[in-house]
Amino acid sequence: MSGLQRCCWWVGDTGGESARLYDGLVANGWSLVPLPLPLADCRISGKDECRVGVVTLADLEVNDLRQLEPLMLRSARPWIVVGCDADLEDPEKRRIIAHLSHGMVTREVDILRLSILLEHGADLARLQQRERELQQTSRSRDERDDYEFVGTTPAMWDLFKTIRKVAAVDAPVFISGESGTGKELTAQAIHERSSRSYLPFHAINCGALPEHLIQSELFGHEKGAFTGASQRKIGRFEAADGGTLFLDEIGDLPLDLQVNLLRFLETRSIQRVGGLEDIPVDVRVLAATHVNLERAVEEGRFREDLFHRLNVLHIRVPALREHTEDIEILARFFFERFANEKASCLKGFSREALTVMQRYHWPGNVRELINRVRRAMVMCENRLIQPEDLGIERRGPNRHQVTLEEVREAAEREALLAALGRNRYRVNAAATELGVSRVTIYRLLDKHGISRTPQEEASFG
Ligand SMILES: Nc1ncnc2c1ncn2[C@@H]1O[C@H](COP(=O)(O)OP(=O)(O)OP(=O)(O)O)[C@@H](O)[C@H]1O
Repeated sequence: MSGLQRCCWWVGDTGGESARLYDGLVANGWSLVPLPLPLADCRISGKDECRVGVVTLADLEVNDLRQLEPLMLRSARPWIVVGCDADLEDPEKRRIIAHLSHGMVTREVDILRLSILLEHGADLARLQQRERELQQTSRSRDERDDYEFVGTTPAMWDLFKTIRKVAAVDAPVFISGESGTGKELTAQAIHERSSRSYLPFHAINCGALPEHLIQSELFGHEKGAFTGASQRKIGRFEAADGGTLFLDEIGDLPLDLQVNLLRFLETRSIQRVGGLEDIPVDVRVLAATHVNLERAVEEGRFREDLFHRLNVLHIRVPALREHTEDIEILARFFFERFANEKASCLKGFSREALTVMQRYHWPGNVRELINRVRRAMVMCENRLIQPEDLGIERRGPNRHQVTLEEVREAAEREALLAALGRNRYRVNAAATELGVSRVTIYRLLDKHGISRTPQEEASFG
């Protein structure tokens, strides 16, 4: 085993009753890295050289014991616990031993045996690391396969380009776009391209959880914090330490939790529900919404200061009807993906089916396309999928009707271009003329794919 693999964190005393183990491991060729107590101030991450850790429970104060669980999770490495039978009587310690450790030994353990256990843990960590690297290599072979993103139009290439840019920095990103356009996929792609890629990516839908649960889900809780809190729970922030947290439907976050999120973005630390301790957490926040967050700010439902904190970098994911040339390639991609669910005689899409898909408005965007293709593959009784299999009305080329929404969109674009033209592209003046805020003008520029001035482009915000 190489020197690097014989590097091990040490949590506990290095002298006193622990000296025999500490000195014994050093004598066996282990390079021990003692982590300073109190553990609350200790910063480690999965990037560190140590592949394994040892903790002597008897040397820890209650406060350190509390910090042990997040530390072990954050390290993403196997830990050997030095304890005794009495530790198993304590629910806190029992949980650490049973759920988080690679094994427990007593202080009297034979050094050779402990060394073998550590080697075993280090081997496991090496295999896990290799697995993560292999996954990453295979993902980066083809840029499009990177995040299973499909798209060959300028709109999608712009999106891929922006993803690469924002992945290279560590600021929060705000992702907007209609439902089903690929906002979560975008967030995953940013994470996978970032330096945090081998640490966790956690996604949480702020609108899907009842108000009373979301705080504890995000920030965790202490034992006894409320009725039913029989154990301490680590929240998503702590679980994602070192990695990325994707907050979907951020507009649904209750106002009091918006304060907590703002506090995290300002201090980089959280407090568990029922806890008083500030716990430092290193997480990159990506947030998304399909609703108009500026309007929510105007109506007092979303804090303006939080909006600006989250909106440091902004990505708008285009609606499917804005890149209709991708519809066929997406449809074929999902046809192949669900190929094992189709009848063997089914060969693909009829020309008519492709035409109606091209003309359809796709209110549910790519998610709707996936569902319609999948349904059609089951329903189709011919060799080729027909419009009725997709559940889309068949229309002749001359009977394509323009929806009210399309008329509105076209009028909005025209008014925007006209106001910008009249005001020589000065955003403030155009905003005053149209009676909207500057932020709204920027949003509309994004929405309609209208270029900004070169300086504004560079700040991508
Ligand atoms: N360009 C794309 N290529 C391949 N798959 C895509 C693409 N865009 C979206 N998808 C797929 O469409 C589905 C919906 O995407 P996703 O969940 O990211 O959308 P969303 O915008 O986050 O939706 P919501 O607003 O409802 O949360 C997912 O299965 C995703 O993998």
